[in-house]
Amino acid sequence: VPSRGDGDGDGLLLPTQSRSCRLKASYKVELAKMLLNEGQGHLFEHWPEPGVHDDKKKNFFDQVSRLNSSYPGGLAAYIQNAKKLLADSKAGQNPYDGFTPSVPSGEALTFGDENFVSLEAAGVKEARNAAFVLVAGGLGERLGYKGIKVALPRETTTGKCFLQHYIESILALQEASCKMEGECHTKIPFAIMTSDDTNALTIKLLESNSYFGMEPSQVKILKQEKVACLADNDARLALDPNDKYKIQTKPHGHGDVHSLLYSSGLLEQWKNTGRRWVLFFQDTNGLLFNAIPSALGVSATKGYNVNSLAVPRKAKEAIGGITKLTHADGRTMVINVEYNQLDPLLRATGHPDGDANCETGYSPYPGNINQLILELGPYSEELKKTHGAISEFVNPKYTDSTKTAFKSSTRLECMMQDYPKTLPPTAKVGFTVMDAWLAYAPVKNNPEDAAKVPKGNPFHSATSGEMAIYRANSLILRKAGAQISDPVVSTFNGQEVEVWPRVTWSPRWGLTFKDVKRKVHGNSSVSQRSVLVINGRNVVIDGLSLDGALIVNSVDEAEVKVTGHVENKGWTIQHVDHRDTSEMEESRIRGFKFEKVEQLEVNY
Ligand SMILES: O=c1ccn([C@@H]2O[C@H](COP(=O)(O)OP(=O)(O)O[C@H]3O[C@H](CO)[C@H](O)[C@H](O)[C@H]3O)[C@@H](O)[C@H]2O)c(=O)[nH]1
Repeated sequence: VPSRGDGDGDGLLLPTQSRSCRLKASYKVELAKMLLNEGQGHLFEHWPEPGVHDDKKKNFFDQVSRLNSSYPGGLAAYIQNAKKLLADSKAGQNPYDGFTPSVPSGEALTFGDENFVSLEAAGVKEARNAAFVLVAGGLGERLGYKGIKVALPRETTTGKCFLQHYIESILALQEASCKMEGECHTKIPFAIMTSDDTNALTIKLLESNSYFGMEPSQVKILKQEKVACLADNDARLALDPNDKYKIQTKPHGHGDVHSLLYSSGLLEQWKNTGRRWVLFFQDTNGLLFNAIPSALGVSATKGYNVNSLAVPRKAKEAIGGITKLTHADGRTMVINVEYNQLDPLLRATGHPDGDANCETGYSPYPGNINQLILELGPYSEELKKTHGAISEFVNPKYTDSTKTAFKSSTRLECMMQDYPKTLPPTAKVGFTVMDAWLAYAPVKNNPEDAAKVPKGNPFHSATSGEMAIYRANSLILRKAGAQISDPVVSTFNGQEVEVWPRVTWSPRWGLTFKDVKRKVHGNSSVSQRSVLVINGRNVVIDGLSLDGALIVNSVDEAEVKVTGHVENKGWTIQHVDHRDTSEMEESRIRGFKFEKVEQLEVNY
């Protein structure tokens, strides 16, 4: 048995016949020794003598080997980090001990003003030097949707899923950015972090849709591994309750993206091909690309090494608060304080109301939407030092106040927005705040939880996520001069939302506000019950009066002017109860579907 390990390994698992078997066996012995050194003898206690369950023992070591190689520093480092963090947690150590929070200042942008338009232009110019990274390894437990979240429709007027919209947006940026240069053949790289929970379905979605128009070689999939679960304060690894030869594992969090970008060699590759920026984003924010050009413009013009995108935050909203932390020793950093930690931090530092709104009706701390823009040069230098390891935390649920036992196994976790925590004070870390109507509408909560959100706070549901797209597009058209009717208020799945005209367009039509303004002339109007889909590049809306449903499809070569009065019965909105299992899950989670009664569809 390994506890008697003499370095040979013969008889440990399988009769070793060949040299490669011998090498494998000695590697297993090394792993076993490491586990024993780290106090993990219990993992072997129930092992029967050699010859019994050998296959299972082999699988056990295969798993240990995977856990060992996928964590910066290996499994021993994981166990040591866990021991320390568990001891801190037991001692009630506050990770922000010694730090005083205050409200940081960042770049506040106003949609459509001169500054915004010029930042968008600067951002589009830079886009050809960018690489995009989507973190999409999360299970989406709060939403409870059976599929992967990026396959959900971003809105159900066109039915295009999030992933399609993201890819089309990146391609539109690529095209627009290259055009500014005259001729260029840059392909913007796109990496997607998946996990065992999302990997196969993500690849299937891409392959069965021809990568939504992107070249397959532009897309890189990086699969994150789960980490070992911890059974107690001594960081003894937990065995799977259904298989005593398997260590129980759980997700480590989106912070894994940094070590994967490092270990895959992608960062170096990007650097060597002249990339300057890495833009990180999450699985379901249908408004995100409204904010990308200007935010990238901020990074480029301010020379930020790190730029986080933020929106005004409602107190208790489940998004972290961007906070300036000043240590008693004078150190300062601007960092996300996660939503579950902001309230205790504020209470512990002389703010008896904790996480509360101020006179503006919002928390004074801007809300982090986890869209990060990192300057590649300094980022890759930093990762050479850290190998992408990110500051971790542990969140055990103890059985009682003695904090000696856990209700269920726990694990270390990490978040991608904690990257700046290890940066030197000289690093240029900033953030950019924009209106939430323009930049942030995630789909995270199931209908029941969304309906319980405190009044006035955003629902973050499939209902609000879709309605936010129509509102943003309507407001953008208004700002461009079109007359867009006011919304009506309606309740779906217990959530009261504004229903604006269902206006959508493809990214190549309106990538920036300047594009939209160029294509929409002031004398146009859209009534509240209308549906307007613009699916093509060179479509100008001039003198249109729409009261019904109008769909315009055009190829790139077509120059289309949409004008005149269009009136038809249009599409009606049908309520769908989320408990009604006869309906599609995509409709149930949003609480409505469209009935396409009558429409005008034109193709050029
Ligand atoms: O192991 C994981 C866990 C999550 N994710 C991905 O990470 C993203 C974020 O996951 P969640 O939506 O579950 O994140 P939270 O709502 O807990 O919070 C995060 O997103 C918020 C904004 O949406 C705030 O910015 C907050 O501070 C930040 O931690 C998703 O795209 C998810 O797919 C992974 O790739 N791997």
